[in-house]
Amino acid sequence: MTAFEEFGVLPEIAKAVEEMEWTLPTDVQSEAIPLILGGGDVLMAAETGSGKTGAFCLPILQIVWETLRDLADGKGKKGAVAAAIPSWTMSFFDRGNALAVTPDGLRCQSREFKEWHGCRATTGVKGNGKYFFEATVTDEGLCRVGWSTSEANLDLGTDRFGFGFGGTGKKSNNKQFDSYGEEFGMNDVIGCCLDLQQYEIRFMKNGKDLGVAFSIPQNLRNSTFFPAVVLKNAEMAFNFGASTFKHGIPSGYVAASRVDSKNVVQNPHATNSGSDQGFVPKPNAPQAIIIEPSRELAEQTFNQIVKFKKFLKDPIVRELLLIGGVNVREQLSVLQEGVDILVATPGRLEDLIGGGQVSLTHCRFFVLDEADGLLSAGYLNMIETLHKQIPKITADGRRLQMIVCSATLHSFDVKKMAEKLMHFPTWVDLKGEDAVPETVHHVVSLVDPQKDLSWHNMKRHIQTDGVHNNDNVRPGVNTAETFSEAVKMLKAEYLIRAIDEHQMDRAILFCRTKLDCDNLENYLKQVGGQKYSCVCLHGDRNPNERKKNLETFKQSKVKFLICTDVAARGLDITGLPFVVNYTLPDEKSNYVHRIGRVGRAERMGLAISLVATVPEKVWYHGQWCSSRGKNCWNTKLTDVKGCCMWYNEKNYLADIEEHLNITIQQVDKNMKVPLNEFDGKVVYGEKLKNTGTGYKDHVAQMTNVVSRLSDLEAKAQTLFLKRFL
Ligand SMILES: Nc1ncnc2c1ncn2[C@@H]1O[C@H](COP(=O)(O)OP(=O)(O)OP(=O)(O)O)[C@@H](O)[C@H]1O
Repeated sequence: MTAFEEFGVLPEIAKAVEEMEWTLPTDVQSEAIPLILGGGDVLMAAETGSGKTGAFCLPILQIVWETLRDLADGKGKKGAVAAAIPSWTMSFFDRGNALAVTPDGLRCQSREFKEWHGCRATTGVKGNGKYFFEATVTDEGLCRVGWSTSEANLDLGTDRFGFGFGGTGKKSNNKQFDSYGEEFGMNDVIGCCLDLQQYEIRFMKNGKDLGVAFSIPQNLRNSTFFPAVVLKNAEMAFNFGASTFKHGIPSGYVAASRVDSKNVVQNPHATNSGSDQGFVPKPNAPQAIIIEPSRELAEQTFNQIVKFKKFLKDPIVRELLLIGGVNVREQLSVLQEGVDILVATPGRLEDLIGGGQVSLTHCRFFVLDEADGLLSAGYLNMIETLHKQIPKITADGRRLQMIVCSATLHSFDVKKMAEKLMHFPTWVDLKGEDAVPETVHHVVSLVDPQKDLSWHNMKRHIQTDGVHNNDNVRPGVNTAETFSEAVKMLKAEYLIRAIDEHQMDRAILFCRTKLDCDNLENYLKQVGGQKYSCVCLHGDRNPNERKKNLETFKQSKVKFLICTDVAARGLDITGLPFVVNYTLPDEKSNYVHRIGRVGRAERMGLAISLVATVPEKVWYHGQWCSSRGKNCWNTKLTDVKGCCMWYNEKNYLADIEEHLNITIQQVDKNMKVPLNEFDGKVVYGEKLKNTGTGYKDHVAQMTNVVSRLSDLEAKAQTLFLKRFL
């Protein structure tokens, strides 16, 4: 039995990861996989490169496959759910989106404390009988319970079709809230009496009759009435007659669930897929939706799922990559055939849900990868909107599971979102605040144009971004603008020096803007040919070029990938040895994400950041820039509606060091990394040798120590025994 099977992973999936040479689960996988298999919501924060993708993909794939298998075997919980769910329950579907119904359909809970969320029963009554059910307050909070027709809205009592009695002691109909009975709360039992002979509604509190609350108007006397409830951060349990009533049933009344079938009507709102009883698949209704911040990351996660499912047959799990820049018609045709797991970027997903091509009715896994990145990109509203539309209890009675992960979770926004959307989530927090994995050496090289005057007489230099085209910048004119232009010129030379010093054959080079990427690409090709072969990855390149360039780099057909932060998050390039921050990111957590592209899966990596000691004037095309930067030469500053700002890397470096609570080692302009305890053993891009990181190295390293110990043990025992001879 493999290590993965030991904590519940299917043998078929364990076999697939074994083929990927995943012998042992990483720490975050060991923690998160059992939790997700167990049905919980999970927030996971672990170092970059620690295996979070597998931590959520493996259990999701397993549960989706098991659901499909049970369905295929006819066990699809349809029978089981039908048996477990009596005919009279509260509906999984005719309810507010923040109200949960337990799998047995007999308890409703809403944790929303600002809004009311209601629910109606799957079945209602009509005719000329007297009908009764009980509702018990099982958790503090505000509630109203009673009867409503199918025309009523779910906020019981706020229209003329609903008749409620609330914990405040008031009765409610047609937005009228009038004094009626006594207040009620925790553990109180409310009897709801519908008399269609006298056309009256009355309530009981703990067996005490509170008198007639409503006379049913003429135009509703032939309607069907459904048990209904509306809650605000409260919970109620229902008994329609399947068990003994706590305070008996008033004489002449019949328990709702025992009403003659000719007077029983199914709730028309109570089904979503034609049946409230059980999980009936719909082709365009995936069971799992995984949202990734970038196309590359979505593709990477998608490809992992394809590998993980290799040995899963009968049934086959169907996955779809839903990203922009790809022909949507192909995606739509796959959707129509049927999709079980959707890996998507936000834009395209929102389009297809809005257009009805993707249905959320069967979603049981809602996954946000690189969650802080999604929120900082402004997708909170979209996430909340989608979450609201997803049933919180699936048709086969399981609760929606929300999985949130990232290398940095300790942002206020992520915590606030988790409290609002997740159901008692378990935090798998394996690293606390941001930290840089030990497998990453990261250093800083200061670029100081006031000390390094080599820019005065450069025979060749990089094409700069043009910010100072109208400034008088030249050696001898010691202005901020001149030093800023000098920084732009020097950085390219420092980069070349770093590449040569460390004989970099594979590195990601992070630039701040797309223009910087383009200029650097041109410069490296101009000065180095194949020696500095490179491709670009940023938003202005078309999707096919982005995909081709990433593959070209992954296949080591070029040495350098020049990109913006779009690729910082989550890209996994096996064995990447080097990263260079041509410019520091202004968002400190992006520093962790960027350098986390190296040092993954226990391989060593080196990250070098070029940090200007003087402010550099750079482009910043805010929302006021009509061309969004295209052919914009407005070099005024942003505070006067210009498109430039002064970028102070020294400040950003200080922020990063404070955030990580470390002082980052500095190297001189020759880029030599000072010797340290690892030296001599580190080949960047490979696992650390002879230091016990690999399991087998550990045994080899311990052998001579153990043999010396056993010799000592033998000597000690011999000496001890000689005392008695
Ligand atoms: N159990 C494992 N054993 C060996 N290698 C693994 C294991 N789990 C994941 N990996 C490898 O580790 C690398 C990083 O995995 P992954 O991309 O899931 O990390 P991550 O935590 O998602 O990183 P990031 O925070 O950058 O998104 C991948 O190459 C993956 O194949």
